[in-house]
Amino acid sequence: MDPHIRVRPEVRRVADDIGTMEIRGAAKIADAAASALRTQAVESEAETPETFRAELRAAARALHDTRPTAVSLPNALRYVLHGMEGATVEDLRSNTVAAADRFCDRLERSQTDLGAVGANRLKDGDRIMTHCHSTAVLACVEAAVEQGKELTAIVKETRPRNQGHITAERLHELGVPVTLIVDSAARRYLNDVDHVMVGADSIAADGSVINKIGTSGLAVNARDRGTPVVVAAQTFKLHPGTLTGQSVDIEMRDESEIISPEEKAAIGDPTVVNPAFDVTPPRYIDAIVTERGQFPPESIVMLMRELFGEQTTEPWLESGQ
Ligand SMILES: O=P(O)(O)OC[C@H]1O[C@H](OP(=O)(O)O)[C@H](O)[C@@H]1O
Repeated sequence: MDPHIRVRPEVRRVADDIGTMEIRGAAKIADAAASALRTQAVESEAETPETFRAELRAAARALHDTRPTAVSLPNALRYVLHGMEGATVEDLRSNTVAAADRFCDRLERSQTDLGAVGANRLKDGDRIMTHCHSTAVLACVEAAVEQGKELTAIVKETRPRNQGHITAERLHELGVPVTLIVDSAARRYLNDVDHVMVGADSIAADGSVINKIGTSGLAVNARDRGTPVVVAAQTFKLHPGTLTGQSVDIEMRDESEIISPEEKAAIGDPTVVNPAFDVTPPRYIDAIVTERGQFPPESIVMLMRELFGEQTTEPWLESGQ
């Protein structure tokens, strides 16, 4: 790589934190990535527009290559890099900073707007079941609580990283009584809940939802029990590549999240696999709640065409870089 192209240490730190899941959750990852590009733009010592652009693309690539499934990450990078316009370094810098600020601002507003839509589905006295930790789901609950609705929640612990514990803590802070269950107890309690509410890491053009491993089994069981499944996700979870036939990569994480080397050796050294996400087909989903309103999953492709048009290029892969 050209020695003049310097990715700032803060960008590397954010990339590491996303890779190790210190920063996690699709919306938080998008926010952190856009903010890291902002830092790169502010701190860049590039002397030419070409070097500035190359640095921003290198920073975007470092951030992009951390986790493969949540499309919020490439969508955030794409948004900021499309704003990187100008003929001088100073113009490029200020336009990139403005684009990053716009993105983060939209992210925050979209979460609030989505929460207001999702809250309309929730009635006073309802009980929800959640899987993993989704800020979008919590935005719906928070808006409903602010409207004076009393809710209760059954929270799946969400092995292997137990992110359900974060959800339990946040719901407790919102004053929502929580019952924590192991993942395999979900079916037993589905008759007792009014809605299953989950987030999304990516949504494909056919309305499939890619979310934390275990979501698809939960949705199939919920359909069997007649419990509606609601996916809360801002539109930057829509995966533009799926419009042109790409599939979504499912991240495989380290086996150490499941078992220690000693435990593994003690049980005969089995092969261990640790997929972080699964795909829930649209027929198991009742509604996708976004900041633009609520959609049946099969109609999400119309929204995608409106938002993305035909463009699906990755700006950090532009020729010459
Ligand atoms: O954007 P919000 O709704 O916060 O989160 C969406 C999804 O991101 C998380 O992925 P991970 O924990 O980063 O693997 C979970 O799968 C969660 O449902």
